[in-house]
Amino acid sequence: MKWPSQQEPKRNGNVPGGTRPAPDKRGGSPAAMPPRRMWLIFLAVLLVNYVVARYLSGGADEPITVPYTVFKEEVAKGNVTAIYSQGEGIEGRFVQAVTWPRATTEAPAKSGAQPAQPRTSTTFESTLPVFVDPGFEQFLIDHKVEISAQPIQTGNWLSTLIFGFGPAIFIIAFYVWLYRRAAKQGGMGGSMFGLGKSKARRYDLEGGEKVTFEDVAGIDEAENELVEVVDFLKNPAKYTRLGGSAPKGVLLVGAPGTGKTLLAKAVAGEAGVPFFSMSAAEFVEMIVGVGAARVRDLFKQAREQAPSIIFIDEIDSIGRARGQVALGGSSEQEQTLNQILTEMDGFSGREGVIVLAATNQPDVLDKALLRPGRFDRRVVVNLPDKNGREAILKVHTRKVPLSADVDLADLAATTPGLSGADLKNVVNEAALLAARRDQETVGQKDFNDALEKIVLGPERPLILSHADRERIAYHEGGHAILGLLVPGADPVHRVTIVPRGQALGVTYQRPQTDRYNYPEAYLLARIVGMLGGRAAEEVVYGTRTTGAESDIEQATNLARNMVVRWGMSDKLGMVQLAPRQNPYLGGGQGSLACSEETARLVDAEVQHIIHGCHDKALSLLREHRAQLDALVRALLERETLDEKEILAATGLPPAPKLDELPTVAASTDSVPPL
Ligand SMILES: Nc1ncnc2c1ncn2[C@@H]1O[C@H](COP(=O)(O)OP(=O)(O)OP(=O)(O)O)[C@@H](O)[C@H]1O
Ligand SMILES: [Zn+2]
Repeated sequence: MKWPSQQEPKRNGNVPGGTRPAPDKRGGSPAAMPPRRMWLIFLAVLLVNYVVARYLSGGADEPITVPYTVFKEEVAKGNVTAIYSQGEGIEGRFVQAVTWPRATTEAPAKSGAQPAQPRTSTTFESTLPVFVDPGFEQFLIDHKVEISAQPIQTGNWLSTLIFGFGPAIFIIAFYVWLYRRAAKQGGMGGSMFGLGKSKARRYDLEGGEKVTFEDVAGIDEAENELVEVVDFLKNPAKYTRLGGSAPKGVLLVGAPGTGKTLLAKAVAGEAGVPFFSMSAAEFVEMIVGVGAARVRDLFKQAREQAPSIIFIDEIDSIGRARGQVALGGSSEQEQTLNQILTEMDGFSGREGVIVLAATNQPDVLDKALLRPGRFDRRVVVNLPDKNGREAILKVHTRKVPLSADVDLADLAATTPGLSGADLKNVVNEAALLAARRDQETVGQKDFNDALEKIVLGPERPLILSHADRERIAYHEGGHAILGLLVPGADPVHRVTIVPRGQALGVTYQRPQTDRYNYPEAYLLARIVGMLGGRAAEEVVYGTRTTGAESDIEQATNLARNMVVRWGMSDKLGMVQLAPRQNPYLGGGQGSLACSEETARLVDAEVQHIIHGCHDKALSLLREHRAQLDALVRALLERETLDEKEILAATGLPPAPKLDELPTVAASTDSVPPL
């Protein structure tokens, strides 16, 4: 049971990253032979091969083995044309086929041996006796037996061919056929022969809509940086005229879903050049060397069609600093990376091939990638601010019929932290909801519900007892009242006790403006609000439940960050005690070393902050018990209240803003965002 209250709609793992590049369409042509039929053909050919070989060899050509005496008899009859002898062995050819052993009972003289099956052949083998047979040579000459210098060919050339080379020829033919078949299908995806192919996608050939800068909104700085790249591709002469060379590589850095791929596509669309796109992870397969081959192929294709753009998504997956990768994949990954470096060095810079790459972990990239002449330009794609979000919503609602009540600016204000891909998803979800509700247009309520669904998950039809609902209402009421009372708190936007996803109730607060620098007083106000749910339960019931788990987690994180990252503890001062977080993904990398004593002090300071905020929450709620009760009554009646309804139910004014309070000293140094 969790009540993750005070949720600001923020990115979470559930938000799908928007559209992904379409799968390679060339892979499965309908003409492809079903694999079962292929194997049947394979078996049939093998069978034919076997039968033919059997037939040819079953004939008279397999030599028979005859005793020396029989051999001499046949010579005497003039039935031997030629012999070849090496050591004690003789082989030779009869004029007329001989059957041995003879059908008449003349079985092998030396008894005891199994009587062999009589066979007929024009060729034979025999063994010379160890004693010297004087006159043997003369005897052969007299009977016109040719003494051959070369082995007598047993069997004919065709059977030799089939026996000796047949299987090999057959296997080669089969592979050639497979290869041709794969080649005909073009994609080679999955075929063992396609391994070294790049599998790059060509958006411009896939009939997908052409993307232009019109489709990109809210990330103007990044867009402006890329305008020059487009111009270069259109008029290379303008830049190379004075001996300068073009940018070779541009690295797009930003959080997931901020539109890096979209920007790259827009550059290609605007310049009207071929666009080869590939995710770095696709380069690397199990087999070492494949990645490098794919890189080579990709660059070759791009060069052949220059001017063109190569886009490598998630380059961090191969561009990780060499020697830093987990055991196993490293050498393949290194080779692939080296190949990319080699290819980029190979450009003269006048070929008109520009490599765009995207990552959200620029800090792990191999320094060699960032050297001049490679990805020497870095374009940061930030999460959109409020105006940016509004612009992105406008782009994605271009084809959506909106009701008159829709306020995209308001929606943009409620969605800090959402990326372009998230916003696209909200619009899509709202359109689906409206369609399900049989509306002709999409209304503001559809947008709000879509947002809630995306951030928290679908509504959960839980049957709750009255007592449970009341407790949840007090918990949420506690968060909401404190949001109204604590100076500097974000305005309370919406409160609901409708269970959703993991949450049994939610209080939404939203900042008035996007914040990039957070004053200490604001952070404390947030912690007080987070602890308000549990505090209300304590004030009203005097008991505790598990429902505050997520509140506690968030409050602890925030308090800890105040101490270890932002130097807001007087005892510890401005000492960095935690590593910087990845600004695009969040989360630190390992921990800084500090003494055990300091670690203990950190814990004490975190507890000090939490205890102080908890006490404040308790005292404010005791003081405003009447307003809390009024809010809970309204919540139990209507389940969801918006900002106006909350103010009406409690009779409280919105919380004063921080900068309206002369007592709060908010540091406003301009420092990078949190
Ligand atoms: N700034 C934006 N303007 C308009 N649409 C956007 C914007 N950012 C994202 N989108 C929408 O979201 C979709 C997904 O974004 P995109 O794939 O470009 O993000 P990304 O930054 O490449 O993400 P990732 O890092 O996950 O690969 C885009 O196709 C587009 O429809
Ligand atoms: Zn809560």
